[in-house]
Amino acid sequence: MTQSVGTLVILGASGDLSSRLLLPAIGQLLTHHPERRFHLVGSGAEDWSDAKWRSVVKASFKTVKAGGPAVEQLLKSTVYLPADVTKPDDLQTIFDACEGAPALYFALPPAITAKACEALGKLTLPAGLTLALEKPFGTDKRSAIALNKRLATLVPEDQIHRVDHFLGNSTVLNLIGLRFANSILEPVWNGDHIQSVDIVYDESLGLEDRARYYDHAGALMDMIQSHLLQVLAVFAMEPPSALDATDLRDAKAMVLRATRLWKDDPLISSRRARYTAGTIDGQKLPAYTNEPGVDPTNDTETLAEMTVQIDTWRWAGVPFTLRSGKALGTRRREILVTFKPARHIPRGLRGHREPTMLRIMLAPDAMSLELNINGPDDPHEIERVALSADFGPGLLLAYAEVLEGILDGDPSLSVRGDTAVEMWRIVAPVIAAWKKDEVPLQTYRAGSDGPASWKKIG
Ligand SMILES: NC(=O)C1=CN([C@@H]2O[C@H](COP(=O)(O)OP(=O)(O)OC[C@H]3O[C@@H](n4cnc5c(N)ncnc54)[C@H](OP(=O)(O)O)[C@@H]3O)[C@@H](O)[C@H]2O)C=CC1
Ligand SMILES: O=C1O[C@H](COP(=O)(O)O)[C@@H](O)[C@H](O)[C@H]1O
Repeated sequence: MTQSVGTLVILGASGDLSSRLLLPAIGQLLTHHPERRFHLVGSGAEDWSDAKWRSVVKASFKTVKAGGPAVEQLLKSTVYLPADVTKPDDLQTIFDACEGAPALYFALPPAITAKACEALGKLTLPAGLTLALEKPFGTDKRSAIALNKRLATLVPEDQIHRVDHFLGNSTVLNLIGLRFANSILEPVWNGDHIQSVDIVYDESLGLEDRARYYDHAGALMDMIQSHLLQVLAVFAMEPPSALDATDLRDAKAMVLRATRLWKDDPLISSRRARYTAGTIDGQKLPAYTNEPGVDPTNDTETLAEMTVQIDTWRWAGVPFTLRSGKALGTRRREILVTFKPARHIPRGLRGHREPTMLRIMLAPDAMSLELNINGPDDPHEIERVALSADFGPGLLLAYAEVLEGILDGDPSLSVRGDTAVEMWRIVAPVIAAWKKDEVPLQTYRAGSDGPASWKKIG
């Protein structure tokens, strides 16, 4: 550990991300690494006192049973500064309160983050400043390019962390280990052997009071444009030589540059839907359009699906389908690899003929390889078995892993500027077609598995 940050500042400290994910991650990190010391400053539009802020931090720490000397010290010293982060003077007040090199964590809606970066351009910035920006990075390709340009005038690229907490999940390392620490997988990890890949992140959670952000994002921008494309990049990348920021991010960038919409046709390669009222785990959920803060005329989708192709020797012809949605009956988070069917099954064998399937489950990570084998009774009858393994929960929460990278100045797990732009390029034709209503916005009952007419994945 070579911590380069002296003060971590959360901008948007009164928001959901801060209390539900960032603060627990800080608590967990300090509990596991009591030798770490840094100051924490919370800042938000709300006019909170230090006491109120400390009670929020304490409550968040409690959710992960955080404790120990580093936690106690941080709880005693942390302060809250009310600020409008779009105003340079307010940002200067925040810098004045920092000790050592500061890291600004933008837990803000993307439009406010962009304005705050403009405001930073009007200040003389402190030495060693780190900037950590939440997804979505910008709101489209053009704004992502503009934001990259602005950031480049503020600090060097390796002091910019474009956060994607799916890269903080041990998932990335688990995927890399599975692929490259076994000699049997890599030879079949290509279009000669793989028929299709599906990356599915179906959640049972509904809107959870996040209309302010989500009603302008929807499932495509919230999950597919960022998290699932990053998972795709790690799944499909060429073998990196080392796990450092350059090799890892170069390999991911190459995949994303080669990725485009399947047959360049949003009408056949994308689908969208929105939930109506229903019941999940015995709890009634209102229709999305009746959730507080939702504007039904925004036509926000809560379930999105997009199929892409990767134009490389390894992956040409293999459809990759990315799907994510909210308020679904079955919580399903997995990469499903469907292998090509066996070329010839000897006559005389009966029963299962489904292709071999590898399921890589995400957070908590696990895997299951579904194979056809001869049944225990009649050896002519082929049966289906699954060989399963757990990767374990991982030592740290995804956000704690993300924060470690930020505090130690290691951008390996953060999204590089060029790939942030590529991800917008990939989804742009879908967004354009949806805006023009060329792809119908369908409905599904909350608690169901999506519109009945959609073909089931796997
Ligand atoms: N929540 C989540 O589960 C996740 C969120 N994210 C990302 O995190 C970001 C924030 O999301 P979330 O926390 O849910 O959103 P919230 O709406 O809950 O919080 C946004 C925060 O920004 C503050 N804010 C808004 N405008 C200003 C301003 N001009 N000056 C200072 N503070 C301001 C708000 O203060 P106030 O309340 O006073 O207006 C609030 O604290 C988004 O980019 C989202 O994509 C990423 C992963 C998960
Ligand atoms: O970034 C986001 O991710 C969560 C899903 O991630 P998880 O780690 O909490 O499972 C999603 O619910 C949220 O809408 C999105 O903004």
